[in-house]
Amino acid sequence: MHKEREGGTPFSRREVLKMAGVGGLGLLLGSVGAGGVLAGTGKLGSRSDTASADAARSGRLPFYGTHQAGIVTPPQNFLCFAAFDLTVTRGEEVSQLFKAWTEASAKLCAGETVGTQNSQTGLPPDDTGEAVGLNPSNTSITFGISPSFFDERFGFGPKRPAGLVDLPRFPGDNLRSEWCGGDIGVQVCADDLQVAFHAIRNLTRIARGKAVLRWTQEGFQRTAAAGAPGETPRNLMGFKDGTGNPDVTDEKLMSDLIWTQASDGPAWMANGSYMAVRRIRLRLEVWDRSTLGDQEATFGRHRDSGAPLGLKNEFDPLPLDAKGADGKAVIPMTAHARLAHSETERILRRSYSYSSGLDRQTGQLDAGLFFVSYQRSLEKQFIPLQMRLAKQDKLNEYITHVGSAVFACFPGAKEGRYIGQELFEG
Ligand SMILES: C=CC1=C(C)c2cc3[nH]c(cc4nc(cc5[nH]c(cc1n2)c(C)c5CCC(=O)O)C(CCC(=O)O)=C4C)c(C)c3C=C
Ligand SMILES: [Fe+2]
Repeated sequence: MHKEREGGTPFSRREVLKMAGVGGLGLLLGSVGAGGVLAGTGKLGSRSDTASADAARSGRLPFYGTHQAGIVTPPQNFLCFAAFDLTVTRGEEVSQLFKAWTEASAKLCAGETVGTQNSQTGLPPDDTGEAVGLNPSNTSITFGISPSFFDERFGFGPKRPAGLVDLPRFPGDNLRSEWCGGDIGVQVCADDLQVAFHAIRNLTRIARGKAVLRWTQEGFQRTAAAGAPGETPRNLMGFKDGTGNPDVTDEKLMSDLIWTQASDGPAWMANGSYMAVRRIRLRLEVWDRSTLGDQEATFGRHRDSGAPLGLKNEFDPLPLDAKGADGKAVIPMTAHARLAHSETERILRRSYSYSSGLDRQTGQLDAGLFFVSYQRSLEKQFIPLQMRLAKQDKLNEYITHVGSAVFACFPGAKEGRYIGQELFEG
């Protein structure tokens, strides 16, 4: 069997299937195993085509770059988030973990299987196999480390960024320890849930003996298959969510609002970003009994169009000074959009809906918003913004914050280097 094209380009998964004379994934796995077909190609484990046209079609995002993917990347359909606790005692073991994770993540984002040991029948395969035959699905993997990462265990304390602060307690917080904290946060997003799950599962396996899962959360938004491509997705309250986000194609704006700058310090965080995550439970049963008028007053926007109250178009600026015939503000003073709107505290939201079955105690849905935001500064952006919302927002009648974590997300890694190298070796 030919192993590679001249020039070293590996054969595509489709070509390999043709050469193997099998037509389906079941056959491929059942008769020879993916590793068996690909063994000896020198590119063992290519899950899908590598030619650039195919890469574009199959949705492959580069893992390496100045910034980590998954921040200004257009949101994919699914999220698998995992918070890990480290179980090692030496800093060197932590850097080894990030080396291994970087190597695996580059493969996962390229749609390849992880590891090298996938074809020996006498050994457990390195890759768990459920993404064999699936394309990269625009997978992005974003790594961050939390304040606890810098405690006394590894000696990283002096390298802790001043900007990586613990969040204060916000009024109304009802945080549960099972959805809070963790030394390391890993955000995997992809246009396929099985592909995203596969990435988290394999990163977890690679971490064995070094880190354990503390909590996980899956999230979703409508898929391209459901239609409305390009439109702002709706949250589970039925409202378009994301309209007021800053323009991620505006590099100057992103440098001002999202990317940590060298001048912010420390040097290893330049081109990174701070991530805030909040698991926010929605009281959907109560919401569903409220009138459309009340719902729209809660957000300060129309439900169907997403336009500010009194206006027609989704992207019309919020008329914060407009008064109705009764002399009252058209956008109520307690409306979420009014209170969240700010020139100086702008953040980039990248949230997903979640549904985690039934709350057995209440018989109500455990569903809500897994809120994720990126910002250059937690202290200047997320914290004052959330403090204002927690105190005044009409939306608080319908939501409870039950989980919380913050992470300093590393800058991206150049090919040949690994995520966090500037911190570990700097
Ligand atoms: C601390 C920040 C924020 C939290 C927490 C938050 C929770 C939350 N938001 C919605 C739904 C909507 N939010 C909308 C706008 C909006 N929200 C925030 C911040 C937080 N939201 C900001 C910065 C903005 C943009 C304000 C602006 O400048 O216009 C909207 C309106 C549409 C939009 O702009 O996206 C909706 C809808 C829920 C359901 C929720 C918690 C469960
Ligand atoms: Fe919001």
